[in-house]
Amino acid sequence: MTLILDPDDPTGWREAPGAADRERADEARGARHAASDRLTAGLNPQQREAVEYRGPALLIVAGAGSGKTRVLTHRIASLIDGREAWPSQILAITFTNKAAAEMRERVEALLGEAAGGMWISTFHSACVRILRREAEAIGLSSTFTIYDSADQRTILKRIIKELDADTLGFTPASAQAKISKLKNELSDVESYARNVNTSDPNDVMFLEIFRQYTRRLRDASALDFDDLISETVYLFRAFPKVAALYQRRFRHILVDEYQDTNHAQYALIRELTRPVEPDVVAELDAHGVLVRGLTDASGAIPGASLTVVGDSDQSIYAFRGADIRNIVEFERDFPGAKVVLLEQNYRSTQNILSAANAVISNNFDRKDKKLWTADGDGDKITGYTGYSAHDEAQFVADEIEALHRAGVAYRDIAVFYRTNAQTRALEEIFVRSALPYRVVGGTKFYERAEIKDAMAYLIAVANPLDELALRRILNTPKRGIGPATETSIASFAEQNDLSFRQAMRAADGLGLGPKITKAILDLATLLDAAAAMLVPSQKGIDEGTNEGASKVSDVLAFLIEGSKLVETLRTSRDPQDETRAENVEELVAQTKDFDRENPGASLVDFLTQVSLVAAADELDDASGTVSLMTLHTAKGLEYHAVFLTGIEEGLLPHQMSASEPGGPAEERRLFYVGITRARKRLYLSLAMSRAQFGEVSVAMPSRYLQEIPDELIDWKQSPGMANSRGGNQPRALNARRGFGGGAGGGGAWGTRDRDLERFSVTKSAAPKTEWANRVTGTVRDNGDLTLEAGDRIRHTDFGEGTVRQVTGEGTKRIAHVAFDSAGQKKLLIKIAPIEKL
Ligand SMILES: Nc1ncnc2c1ncn2[C@@H]1O[C@H](COP(=O)(O)OP(=O)(O)OP(=O)(O)O)[C@@H](O)[C@H]1O
Ligand SMILES: [Mg+2]
Repeated sequence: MTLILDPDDPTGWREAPGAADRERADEARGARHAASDRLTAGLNPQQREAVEYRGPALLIVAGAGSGKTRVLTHRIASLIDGREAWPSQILAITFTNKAAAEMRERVEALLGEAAGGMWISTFHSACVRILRREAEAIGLSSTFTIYDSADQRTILKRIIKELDADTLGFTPASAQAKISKLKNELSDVESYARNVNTSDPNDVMFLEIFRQYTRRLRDASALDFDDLISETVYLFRAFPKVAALYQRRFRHILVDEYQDTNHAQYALIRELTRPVEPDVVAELDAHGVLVRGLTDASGAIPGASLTVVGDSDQSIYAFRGADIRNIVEFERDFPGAKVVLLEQNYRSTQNILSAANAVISNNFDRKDKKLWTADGDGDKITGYTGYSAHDEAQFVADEIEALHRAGVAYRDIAVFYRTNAQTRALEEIFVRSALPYRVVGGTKFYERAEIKDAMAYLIAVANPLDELALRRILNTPKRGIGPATETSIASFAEQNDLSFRQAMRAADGLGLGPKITKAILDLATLLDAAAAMLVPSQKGIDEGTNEGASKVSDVLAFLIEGSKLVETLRTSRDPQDETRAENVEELVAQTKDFDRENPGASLVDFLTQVSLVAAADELDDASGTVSLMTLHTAKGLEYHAVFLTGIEEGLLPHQMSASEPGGPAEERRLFYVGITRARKRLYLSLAMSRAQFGEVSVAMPSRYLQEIPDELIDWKQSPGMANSRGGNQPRALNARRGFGGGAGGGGAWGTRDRDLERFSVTKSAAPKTEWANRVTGTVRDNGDLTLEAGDRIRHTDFGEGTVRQVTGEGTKRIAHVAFDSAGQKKLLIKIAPIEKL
């Protein structure tokens, strides 16, 4: 019997299964037969093989919906159930925190017990945990801040301005992308500097930007998202003993969505799966880290077993450095790796799979594999071409209502799009139709300015070195501290080798006016007082816990009170400030939830959690809402019914990638990912015209639509189009007409002009629709229009009808209307284009 140190378990030592355990487990195998049967019951032979295989490396490659994630889950459960590993010896990497939570739940359901100590997380979360523990080794404070994309751009904007780099064409976004790319390739400032082309002024300037950026993050004790991975790799490479602790601990590493790992993530996996050499084992042993029972005959601890699952057809993150070669070269990097192929699809109907197969087979450079199911053809795919984005959205809303009436829960329906901008039309129509929906990862709560302000107060308290956070709150709410004062604080800090925060405390010596000086000192005092609230009691310090420290919600409330953040918003004359105040209060409510759900957790824990909330984490399956999300966010998920919207040239493939090498192939994989999310019903829609960047332009059907065999799609037509044409042309024809022989083909252009004409007719024929509102900038507000059951109303689009019922209150009142010819609709009274008759 061996004891190992479990870093998750503050009480220290846990038993690790040794040879004796395994023997005992073998003896007990008969008794446990029932259990292991349960773990493999319902799996097909290949899936079972993947669950039961034991060896150093296992690669499972398979198409969408073939049970890859399911196999991972069963494999973890089987390792634990067979006493081959403690939960704490398992590290499973998933793509989102939400997927991680789901996997944990499933493993626990399979085992029938909680599997504490198991690490199931994203690459980023796992790295944050490691870095917070080991920060000091690489000269970071363990309370380091995690900068998001917006923070990065703020810093880069300052640097670019200071260096006049915009004259060379640098923008915060371009510099950010380049830095990110380098970091994903594990290239840092020094390695870039070694290879820089000194005769190219652009390269030299970029080097300077990169250098400054790196220095500022260092000074602020901050890491960006890419750093989380690369710094962990550096940590492991520079400190083999630190690495050895994790190599020793994690005996089984499993990675889902392996096709989307980038080079840095791949390097991390390599580091974690290295064996611990006998001399390091001996040193660990000498330091009291128990290693007995883990070593082999040579005295080394063998590398962890690695299982990766992936589908190269679903690789959609090349722009973030994901490297399909990671899959292709797996066998080379892990010689003797077992490869299991899964073929049968358990998610979708054959019609959906046939469409997916047809589309993806147009990509070269892939192993041909065809998805198939034993479940039958199912319904045909529904296609729809709207005359505008709003018309398309109306189609989506109507179909969702029809599905709902047929018994499909809202939460089992999803609408996907390529770009976030596409949500506008969808949301407008959904709100108007009173359809419950949720935008996953759109303008996120935590990206709102007022939330970032409140968060900056917390960050400044947790990490006093964070200059970005301090500068953000320096004059928020307004305290009369202008940019000139901000600059004097910054240069005072620079000259005297102080942090910005220290310079604030020394504001007396800056020669500023008494009022401004007091304002700065008051803020510094407020932050210091809040920091004092975070110190645990002596008992907590002794025991290494957070006992005695104030709760996050109390610290936030204290800061809000002291800074008058909410009070200022409440008394402002800007009507939107009221909403902002409510948002900040929502944040307070969230910290309360956090405190309740995570007793003993610290402020840094809260900040970490917020930083790591990936888009897909906002999904809430329990809620009865339709999910709206980008195609990228949809990965790994499945829904009864899926709407793929905006299947147009310029959107899919996106214009940015259409001309890039490999771009159209990657966009095709994105389309494939979208199609394969659907279980039973798939809808493909597009619009003939779309407003983008404030301009309405004619849209062309996506080239990928053409790749789906005609007989799989049932094209419906757009009522708006039919009216304006005075005819009932099948939608398929209209859509198909857009396909010229190739890009810019004469036929295609001819079609465009005619469609544009028709489109103008439609537009002027329906001046009262939301379209006209958009164009003229009027926003409808029915204010306090009173309606009750029995009232007759007229709607601009649906004609006349009778109110059946009014539900909800205030601005959320909804009229349930039976229209004379348009059927039943639910309308949000405040904004619906209706009048009472
Ligand atoms: N042997 C099986 N019997 C019944 N259902 C199964 C089986 N294997 C997988 N499934 C179901 O099929 C669906 C797809 O499985 P899963 O999500 O694991 O596929 P995947 O290969 O990970 O897909 P993706 O590539 O989209 O991530 C799930 O609902 C899963 O529960
Ligand atoms: Mg999966």
